[in-house]
Amino acid sequence: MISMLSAAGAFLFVSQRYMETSIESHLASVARLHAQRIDEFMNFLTSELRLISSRTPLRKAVTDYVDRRDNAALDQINSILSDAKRSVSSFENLLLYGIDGKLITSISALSLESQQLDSGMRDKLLSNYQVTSTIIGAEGRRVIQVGGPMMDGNRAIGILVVLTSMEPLRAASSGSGGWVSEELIITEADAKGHDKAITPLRFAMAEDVPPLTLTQIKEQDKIKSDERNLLSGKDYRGVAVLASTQMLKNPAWTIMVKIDQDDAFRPIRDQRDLWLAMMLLVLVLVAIIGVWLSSYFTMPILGLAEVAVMIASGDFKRRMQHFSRDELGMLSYSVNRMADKLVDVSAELETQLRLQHERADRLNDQLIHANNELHWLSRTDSLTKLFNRRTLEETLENEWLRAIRTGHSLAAIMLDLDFFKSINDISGHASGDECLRRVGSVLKETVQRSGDFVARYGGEEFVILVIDANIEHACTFAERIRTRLAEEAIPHPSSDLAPVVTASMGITAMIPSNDRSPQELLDLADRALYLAKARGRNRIETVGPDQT
Ligand SMILES: Nc1nc2c(ncn2[C@@H]2O[C@H](COP(=O)(O)OP(=O)(O)OP(=O)(O)O)[C@@H](O)[C@H]2O)c(=O)[nH]1
Repeated sequence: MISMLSAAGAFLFVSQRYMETSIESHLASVARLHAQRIDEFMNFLTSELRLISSRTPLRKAVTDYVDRRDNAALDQINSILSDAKRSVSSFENLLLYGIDGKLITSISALSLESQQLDSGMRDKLLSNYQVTSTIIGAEGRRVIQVGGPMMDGNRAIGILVVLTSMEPLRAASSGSGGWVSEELIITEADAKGHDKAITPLRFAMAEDVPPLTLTQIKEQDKIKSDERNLLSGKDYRGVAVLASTQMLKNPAWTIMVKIDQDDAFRPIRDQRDLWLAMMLLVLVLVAIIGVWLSSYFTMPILGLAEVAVMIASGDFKRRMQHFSRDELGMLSYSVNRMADKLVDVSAELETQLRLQHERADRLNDQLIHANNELHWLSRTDSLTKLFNRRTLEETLENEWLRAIRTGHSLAAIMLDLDFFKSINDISGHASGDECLRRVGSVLKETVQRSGDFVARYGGEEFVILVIDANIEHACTFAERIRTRLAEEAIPHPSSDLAPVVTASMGITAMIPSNDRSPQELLDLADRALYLAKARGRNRIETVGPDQT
């Protein structure tokens, strides 16, 4: 857009410069044409005068009159000159002067000033044909004066002068270049060398307006072009004008054609105004098209992009609001459909995801449960549901360390059923299992009440850890177990001791220290159990740490 305006502006500038130059050249041509016409007119007058003065009868009559003052010759002169005046319509008067500058004869009535040529003019006219302007009559009318010598051989016999009206020049001064303000001004140097207008000024408002002189114009304005003799400045009205001048040699006149600058450059101004109006129109059209494009294309595309970005970022609620009946409208509709579909798919995925999560949670719970189960199974004995030997060893290790820290005593009861093998042998293995389960229940119940720990150590062998207890406390605890076992009265058909299941128990206790090991506690309990078995079973034996 900017480059288009720049190109148009450059074109306007070049075009305006071209028009300006054309106008100036046209003005110079008009000035040249005027100068040519005036020059031709002057040549015509001069050649007519030459023709008249070269006539033999006139020359003979003038010679006769000059030499003898012959009145008949004077009559003949008047007759010839009258004929000559009639032959050229623009001739106003024909005058014959003697070589001394005194008037010999005149065809028309004269004012007093024309009776005698001044010596300067006389000398000029004797030497060659001269064209000047002069003022005649009481009313001070300006006329063209063409004069030259009459020769008889090499002898000058007189000066023949013709006066012609300025009318042909006035006619020529009307506009011929086509400008309303066009004015032709002819100037001639006066006696002081100043250029004075010799044609009436076309726009002078009053007769006493001083005629504009070319010298004045040259002084106040700068010359624009030497070739076309162009001047610009203000004329006698104070109006800015553009002028072109041409110099004539004979007469020594300056032909100046001037036009008002306002008039001269009107086409340029009109073109510039038209260009500005067109540019304004183009700008308005571009703005309208821009707004139209923006509202019909850019805005919907930006809206589409925004909705697409929102959808891409996971916000499926945004929709296109405006639809046009074109490809963009179809695209907007499709984007909305796509968003609707995405909402459905998203909801479906969310449901499936939620179900998967729930399933995973359930599986996780089952896994945790199974792990707990496994952990429990790994720590317990499947038959009696008591802790197994590995758990006993871990618990003993922890309690041992804790007792080291607290300095409390730790006791262990090792319990073995008496003649258990015979239950298996006589009643069957299942009865043996049932016996073991019931013994386990008794032990668990007893230990749970005290907060101590019980585990199945081997086949029919059990270990009870009595926390913070010495041997006496452990014995009391063992007695309680023996009592509960007796109350349970688990049948034993083949025991040498009783009809019910009995147990032998070995007890030990010690204050744990870093120079002893937990295994020593179990070994001492085992030794006490061995003693109980050896001393008759169904009894409690103790072995202290100092009995090793
Ligand atoms: N039914 C059953 N029997 C078991 C289990 N574990 C070990 N036994 C049996 O327990 C019996 C242990 O017998 P022994 O070590 O000879 O001892 P006992 O018969 O109790 O004799 P004393 O201990 O000397 O009084 C063996 O016959 C084993 O087979 C079990 O889990 N179930």
